[in-house]
Amino acid sequence: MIHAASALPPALACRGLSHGYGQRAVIRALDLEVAAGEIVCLLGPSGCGKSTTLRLAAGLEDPWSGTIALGGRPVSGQGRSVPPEERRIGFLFQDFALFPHLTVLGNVAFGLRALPRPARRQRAGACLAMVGMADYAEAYPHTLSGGQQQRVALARALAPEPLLMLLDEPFSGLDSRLRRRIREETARVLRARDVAALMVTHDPEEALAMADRIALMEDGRIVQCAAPPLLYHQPATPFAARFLGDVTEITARTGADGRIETPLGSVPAPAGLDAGTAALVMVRPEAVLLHPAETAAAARGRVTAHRALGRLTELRIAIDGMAEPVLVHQDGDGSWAIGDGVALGLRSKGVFVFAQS
Ligand SMILES: Nc1ncnc2c1ncn2[C@@H]1O[C@H](COP(=O)(O)OP(=O)(O)OP(=O)(O)O)[C@@H](O)[C@H]1O
Repeated sequence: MIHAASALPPALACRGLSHGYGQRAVIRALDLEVAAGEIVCLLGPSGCGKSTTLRLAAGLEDPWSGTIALGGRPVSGQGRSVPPEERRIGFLFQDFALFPHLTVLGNVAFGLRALPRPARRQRAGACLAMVGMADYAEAYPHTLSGGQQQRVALARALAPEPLLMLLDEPFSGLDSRLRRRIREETARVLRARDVAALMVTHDPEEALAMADRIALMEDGRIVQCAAPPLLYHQPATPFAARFLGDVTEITARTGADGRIETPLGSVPAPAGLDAGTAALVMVRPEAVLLHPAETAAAARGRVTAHRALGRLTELRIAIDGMAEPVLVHQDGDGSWAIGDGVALGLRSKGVFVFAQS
């Protein structure tokens, strides 16, 4: 649940953050906000500065410049440097390392030393129940599976009731099926507890599945911050379009009629792309319509590759005038075989046009 903007200050507000290592800047004038109760995924390629942003929010590093506030309380910048243990943040990292010499209950109770013993056990027990691990309270970590250990780590991080959870690639050590289940459970628990979270991932599918908003990072900056469907369907830059999913790329020029002719058909040029301007047209695989070869359509091609993706079939279609085959996703097992002739058209949704840089 995301609280009304006016009700509570943001769980995290970073303003104009810059940071680096040695002389090298890796975070550049970064603005980022996580509302109370919101799950934001920090998504981007390796080395773009995601973990550094998390470390700054955690107080493990002091920024070169800029400010950080947690729940409306300034914690970094302007001479402040509140240490990590006083920030009311919870951590969940890939190498979540439970304490091997403590029981599951002992692990969860560890961060609750300020509470009297009975209250500590009660809160720890309630947190274990929340992640479905109440029956394992007296077990030791080495007897648990990876997924169970991850659940205990989540309970341990949530027990002290943090204002903000910081998660750094927390599921990357799990196999794909388990990973999906634990990810859904984690999102459910965070939402049920109304805990805000900032989660680092380089996996677009993970961010699309978990986030209320995705902050897409490139080279130390947030290039777009939006709800998952918006980021996928209205990327602000070619980088964002490529990072969120497959695209076929076509370069062409805007015509005098304000349209761009491509081998797949004509698309309207957006404002600012005047006649003669070089354009980059990017087409998502699901934006291509396939028809029987004899249909009157904008383009004709031939199927060169065919791959079952479970719910979808991925096809590559060679078209005259295009260097690379067009990537197409069809629902179901597809009615096309390699070598088939097809007619093609474009939907408007899933086609993005940018000025060619
Ligand atoms: N302690 C450090 N000392 C020097 N350089 C560092 C240090 N930590 C990170 N870097 C560099 O800063 C840049 C950003 O690193 P960061 O770990 O924040 O990126 P990331 O987006 O989380 O990448 P990844 O997904 O690979 O972890 C990288 O080029 C990295 O090599």
